[in-house]
Amino acid sequence: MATHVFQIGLRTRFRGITVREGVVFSGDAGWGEFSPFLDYAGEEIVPWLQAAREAADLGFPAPVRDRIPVNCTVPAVGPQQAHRIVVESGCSTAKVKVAEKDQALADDLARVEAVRDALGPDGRVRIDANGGWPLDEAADNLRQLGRFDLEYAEQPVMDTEDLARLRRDLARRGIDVPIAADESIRRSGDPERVKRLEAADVAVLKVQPLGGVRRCLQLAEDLGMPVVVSSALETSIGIRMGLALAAALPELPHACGLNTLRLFQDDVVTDSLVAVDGHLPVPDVAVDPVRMAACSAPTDRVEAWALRMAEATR
Ligand SMILES: O=C(O)CCC(=O)C1=CC=C[C@@H](O)[C@@H]1C(=O)O
Ligand SMILES: [Mg+2]
Repeated sequence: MATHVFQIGLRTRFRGITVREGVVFSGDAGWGEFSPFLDYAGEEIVPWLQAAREAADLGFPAPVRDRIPVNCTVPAVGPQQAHRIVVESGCSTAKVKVAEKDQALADDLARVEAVRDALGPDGRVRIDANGGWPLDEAADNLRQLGRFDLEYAEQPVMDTEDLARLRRDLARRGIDVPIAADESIRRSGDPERVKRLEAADVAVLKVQPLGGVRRCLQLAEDLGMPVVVSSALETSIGIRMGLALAAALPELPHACGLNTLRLFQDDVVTDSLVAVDGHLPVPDVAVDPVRMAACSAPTDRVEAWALRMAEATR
């Protein structure tokens, strides 16, 4: 088994981080990635390692499609940069981060307006608040952002019960913005609560935090709602794990959030999984020894990741 700890800079701050770290390792079936964010620890990182092991040891279930539509991801940047990111991506769906700490709704409105302008009326715009809005502000924020015609709003509030309340409130007030659940599925410990409470219209599934492709396929069936596969901000090895899920799902009605290599300064494979014309293939990935060496983590971080692997082993 080859194991490599990587450290790769991001082009723009995303989710409060500027450097992405993790481990890629090989097994009988191929390569897997274990890269829980540093604010994940203990029990929460166990499924991340199970997902990486599934990829390396078992490989992936049979695909039903070989071309995956993807969105571009727009961090909480200014409107001009947001416009540029969308145009350069070649995607017709964009996901825009909103509700960033230290920013106001006016910043979100300006960013989403720029993205709508870049895509034109036929493009699709979704937003992701990462649970950042208080319940008593969320409906009004969505009413205002809704004028740019939103495909959906991902996790506008953090608590799953609040998400359900907000969804009812939007329906009552005639605000037509569907709700997607992300953190309510990957961090709540009870993904099916989203279904029981009728808290969302769309489920965002991420392979690493949810324990692997097969588990996600089962969860998608249990939830019985449309699924968007999204990345956990991974190298092409982790993105390939997400593509395996997107390729195997019986239905794939929305573009997937798997085009995040654009946010990275480097990668560990020869042909990075960056979308062309808004689509990604489902290819075999070959690690590149030179690129791997160029993004090797320093010794203290290699030791820290050995401890994290041990912590996640069950
Ligand atoms: O869905 C996308 O377009 C890209 C992935 C993405 O937005 C995320 C990846 C990793 C961590 C998260 O903060 C973030 C998300 O909340 O969906
Ligand atoms: Mg999200």
